Amino acid sequence: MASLQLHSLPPLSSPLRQHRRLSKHNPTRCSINRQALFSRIAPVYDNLNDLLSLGHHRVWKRMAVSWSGAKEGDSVLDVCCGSGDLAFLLSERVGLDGQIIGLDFAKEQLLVAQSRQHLRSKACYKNIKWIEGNALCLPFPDSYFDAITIGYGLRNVVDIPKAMEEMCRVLKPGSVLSVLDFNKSSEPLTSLLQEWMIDNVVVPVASSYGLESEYKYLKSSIKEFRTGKELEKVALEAGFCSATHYEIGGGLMGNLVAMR
Ligand SMILES: C/C(=C\Cc1cc(O)c2ccccc2c1O)CCC[C@H](C)CCC[C@H](C)CCCC(C)C
Ligand SMILES: C[S@@+](CC[C@H](N)C(=O)[O-])C[C@H]1O[C@@H](n2cnc3c(N)ncnc32)[C@H](O)[C@@H]1O
Repeated sequence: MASLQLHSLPPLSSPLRQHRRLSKHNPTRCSINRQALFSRIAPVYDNLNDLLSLGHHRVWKRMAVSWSGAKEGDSVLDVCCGSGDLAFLLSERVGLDGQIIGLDFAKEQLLVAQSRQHLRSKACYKNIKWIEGNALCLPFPDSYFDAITIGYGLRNVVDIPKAMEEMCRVLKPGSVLSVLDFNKSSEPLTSLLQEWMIDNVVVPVASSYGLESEYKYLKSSIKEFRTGKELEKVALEAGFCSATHYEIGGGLMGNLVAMR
């Protein structure tokens, strides 16, 4: 049965706390801004991903799901699920005996995910539940999931090590976390190409939808992100026993595979 459970988001959703914490460089304020940004882009997010990546994002998402090792009957968590692309792919892998949970803090993204679920006819999609929650405080017990994916999400959380620790905590020992995201390349040419594409293709296209600043954020978020080697280190420090980062999409994207 499809469900959108409205988990309370402790510090983010209280206006009083929001007001008290509105100082410069405040992670809570930053997180609220990002939550609002992803809610604003929700209506066009899927179409723009298809358009801007010329459909390639679907291939990268399939690779991320494959790397997660998810199999028939598994319980899998898709953190920062957005409109649900990875959750739908995972759902096909685990089948009706499995269970997928898609978690995100932007309600509008989850509503898009839920309506896509209703429009799709495959029986397996009934195994997906959507939960409104925070990647920094996952509402699940320790050692609960057989696999976890996070696609284009880790770069957007305000505390990457904390999110890694949380995902490690709720993953069963021996299970895998698969992290798909833009690659913060150490190759100057790749970074230049990435920046050129964002400045000259992504932002102008997004501007025509009235979303210029939302997509300008993409460039700074990649700059402030971690390189593949740094991500491997964060994963090991968070408690994973192995971590390998693979460059994909000509080095524009990356996928970290970490085993608990
Ligand atoms: C998958 C894409 C975007 C996801 C995305 C992630 C975010 O963190 C956001 C934050 C704020 C707003 C929006 C987003 C967001 O949409 C689309 C990526 C497009 C890229 C610019 C890549 C372009 C790739 C080429 C067209 C194909 C390259 C082929 C390759 C050489 C094999
Ligand atoms: C770029 S979208 C990726 C969506 C989807 N995974 C995909 O690959 O298309 C990033 C998502 O991360 C979510 N997000 C960012 N920080 C979060 C947090 N702390 N907790 C939960 N979701 C978060 C946003 O709401 C947004 O839906």
